[in-house]
Amino acid sequence: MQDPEIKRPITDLGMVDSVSIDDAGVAHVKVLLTVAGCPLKDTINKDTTAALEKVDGITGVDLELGVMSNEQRTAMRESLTGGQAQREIPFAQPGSLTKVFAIASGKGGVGKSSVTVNLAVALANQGLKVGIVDADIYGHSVPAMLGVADSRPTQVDDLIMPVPTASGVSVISIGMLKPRRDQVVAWRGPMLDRALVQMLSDVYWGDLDALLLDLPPGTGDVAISLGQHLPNAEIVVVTTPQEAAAEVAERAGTMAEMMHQRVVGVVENMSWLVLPDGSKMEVFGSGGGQRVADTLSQRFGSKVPLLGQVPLEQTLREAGDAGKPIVEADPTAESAKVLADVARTISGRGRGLAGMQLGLTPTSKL
Ligand SMILES: Nc1ncnc2c1ncn2[C@@H]1O[C@H](COP(=O)(O)OP(=O)(O)OP(=O)(O)O)[C@@H](O)[C@H]1O
Repeated sequence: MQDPEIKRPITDLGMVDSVSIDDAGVAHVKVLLTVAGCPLKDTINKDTTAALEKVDGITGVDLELGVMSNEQRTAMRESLTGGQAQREIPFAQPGSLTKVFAIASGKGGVGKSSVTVNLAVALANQGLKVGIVDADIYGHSVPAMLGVADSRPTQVDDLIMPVPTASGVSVISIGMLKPRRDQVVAWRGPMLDRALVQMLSDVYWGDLDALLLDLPPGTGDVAISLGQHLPNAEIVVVTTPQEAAAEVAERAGTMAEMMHQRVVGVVENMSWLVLPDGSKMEVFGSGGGQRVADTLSQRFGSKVPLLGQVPLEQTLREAGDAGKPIVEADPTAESAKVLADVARTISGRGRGLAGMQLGLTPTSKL
């Protein structure tokens, strides 16, 4: 049985304080929570009881929940971080196996957060361990789209646990780092940089296969920080058919150059609306995504593919509002199929590799 936040067996974490089985076959177990008022107390209770009930010969479960002492908590924290004061960003280490994707857009409201959560859940559905860092200082809509709008992360000493979601991905949002939720914070350069580093290095992510970052629209301080801290990130650009291609490509390209990162491809969102008679209405015009991809390809001298075109669908919006992304709520929806395909392409598990960039592409290092 794993801890829902740390995703390691509770026995490894020193959370099982005592176990005894009496003559009647009843298991008496004391489990220590990392912090009092642990938000996942009920899950731990339920999962532990269920795990014990499956054991042959166990006739009943008597579970007591306690709380770790300061010493026990520190010991657990040290075992998780290998005893180091955790200041390094694990994803920036040379041997890191985590693929990092930064989801960027030229302006707000184009569906960047929707694309981020759906790609993350689609990657998790492929069996990958996935985390999301919501660094969108203007929106932070990611937690709501994953049904954890009201969650605050559990903290074990100075180690922050990412918030687990029903969709299987873990999330940390810049909004969760504010002392009070209703507080308005004007995030500026150094503070923003500190928040980003905190979300990357003070959060116990464990071994992730993929980390997605929802960036604020446009270029700016977060992009600069990201370039310094995560030089191996790959950029996915989200645009609509309507946006001025040159402008989006200019911004995304400049950002990629600033960050020494490559653009893995373009996702066009809100491409069309399917009318009841089956015809497509191109509400926001057409061709924007392809134009951005072409402009970026020219700029970098290597192919930046259009990864997919996501139609406008009422169910996508409703699923986001309900906290269950469309790839999970209705995998048969056209938008869900396109987003699942994009996820396969960027993870390298695509059906075909046509249009995918493999290996290195030139960036500003040229
Ligand atoms: N393909 C789509 N079909 C229907 N609704 C969509 C689609 N894409 C996004 N939306 C809706 O549009 C709104 C804006 O989307 P979203 O929050 O993902 O954009 P964003 O670019 O992250 O915006 P911001 O950066 O301003 O938060 C949301 O209500 C979302 O549900």
